[in-house]
Amino acid sequence: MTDPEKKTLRVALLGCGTVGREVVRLIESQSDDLTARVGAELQIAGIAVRRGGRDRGVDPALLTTDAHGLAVRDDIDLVVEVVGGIEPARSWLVDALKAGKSVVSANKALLAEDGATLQEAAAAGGADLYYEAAVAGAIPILRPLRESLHGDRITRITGIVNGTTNYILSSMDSTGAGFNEALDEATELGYAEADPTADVEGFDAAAKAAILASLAFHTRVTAADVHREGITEVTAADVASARAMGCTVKLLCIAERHTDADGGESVSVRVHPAMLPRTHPLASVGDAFNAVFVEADAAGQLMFYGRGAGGAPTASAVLGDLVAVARNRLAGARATPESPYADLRIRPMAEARTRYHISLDVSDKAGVLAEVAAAFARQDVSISTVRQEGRGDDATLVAVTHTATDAALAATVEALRELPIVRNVVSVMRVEGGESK
Ligand SMILES: NC(=O)c1ccc[n+]([C@@H]2O[C@H](COP(=O)([O-])OP(=O)(O)OC[C@H]3O[C@@H](n4cnc5c(N)ncnc54)[C@H](O)[C@@H]3O)[C@@H](O)[C@H]2O)c1
Ligand SMILES: N[C@@H](CCO)C(=O)O
Ligand code: NA
Repeated sequence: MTDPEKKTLRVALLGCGTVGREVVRLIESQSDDLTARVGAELQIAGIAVRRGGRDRGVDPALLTTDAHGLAVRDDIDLVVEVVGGIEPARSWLVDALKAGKSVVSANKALLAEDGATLQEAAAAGGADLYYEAAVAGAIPILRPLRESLHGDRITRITGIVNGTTNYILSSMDSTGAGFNEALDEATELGYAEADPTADVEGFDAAAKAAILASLAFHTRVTAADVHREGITEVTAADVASARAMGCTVKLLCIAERHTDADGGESVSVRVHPAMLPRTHPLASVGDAFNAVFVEADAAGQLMFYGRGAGGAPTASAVLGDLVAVARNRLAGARATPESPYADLRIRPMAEARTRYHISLDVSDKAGVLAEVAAAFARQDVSISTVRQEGRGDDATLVAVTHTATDAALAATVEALRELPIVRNVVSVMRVEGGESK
């Protein structure tokens, strides 16, 4: 147990990359203010790195390649993990928490895959586990969900939670660039990772969606429960088509609470590109910015906006958590643990209700429209608007549906592909934010 008279709290920093370096800089440059705010000095007692020998601008005497040994060391009070990945980070943090050290982590992959194991270890050790940096970087969103909105009933969260993909889609929208061109641009500007797979395939956003849904709905959602589609198939034609109907394309994470036919409740969580009306508050979130739109029964609509990526913004969230766990430690207190008491069923994507935008290359002949409309009707999918672009061999038919189950919409698209008068299904994209479900 921490000595209540102790006026120094010793911090183990695991990882000294983009975020870790900024954590060190902020702790050192704001040392006096942090001491005043916490009521004790926050002292970095050790920094775990993968390989020694490189100049990281930190005191070399603090460096160690034994992250586990540092995390469980007797003199350590608080552990900050900014390495990432599932293992070995999970083992380090479980052992640190069980040993009573409070943990601050930015590791969304780990929290989304196996947050339950970390929570159990925190309970066993009587320690805190905070991870504001894991979702939407600098934007305070987890603490508002965990604390400020705890008296309300959240019904839906819609977010742009990946900076890299938002940069790519914003660039495709404003310059008409193709996906690969925009990705090259994002890489050049240092937004995309050397391997951007987790970003462009939606894994990063899906992990964040699972964390948001778990906190918002007091239930357990893991990354595997999230329906995920990335943005690699989004074409310049999709973006132009969205523009023509007053929309923009965004990679959205959508977590919703539903009432089932038997009166029970369930949640659906999905990440996919979608067309969003330009009048929607999330449509104006450009560049590499993030935003999270929360809808709650009593509060109504709330929007959280800011920088979701980058060393300094992410370190800001880490420091906020560090101050919180340090204060708890001094007070001999522990934050109220998360409780997944609601234990809600996860709705499969097939049951989700969405709208589709479908663009078809068709033969421009009498009766085409009737055949296409019949294919929608057979699946009980109602068309909201339909327009034809071009004539003769170049005719494109663009249909936007009303809300229907994803299964019915997918079956409609399959049926359209089979129609001899449909030469090609050019683009299929969900449309969000316009019509109540
Ligand atoms: N960079 C961002 O914008 C951002 C935003 C939010 C959350 N995060 C999360 O923060 C964490 C760190 O991200 P980053 O961008 O700083 O990554 P990074 O790759 O720049 O840094 C990670 C560091 O961990 C080190 N490391 C790897 N294995 C190690 C080991 N066994 N022992 C000690 N050190 C080891 C690496 O050498 C590297 O320096 C990740 O979980 C990431 O998802 C990053
Ligand atoms: N690669 C992530 C970093 C922040 O989690 C992004 O682009 O949003
Ligand atoms: Na955050």
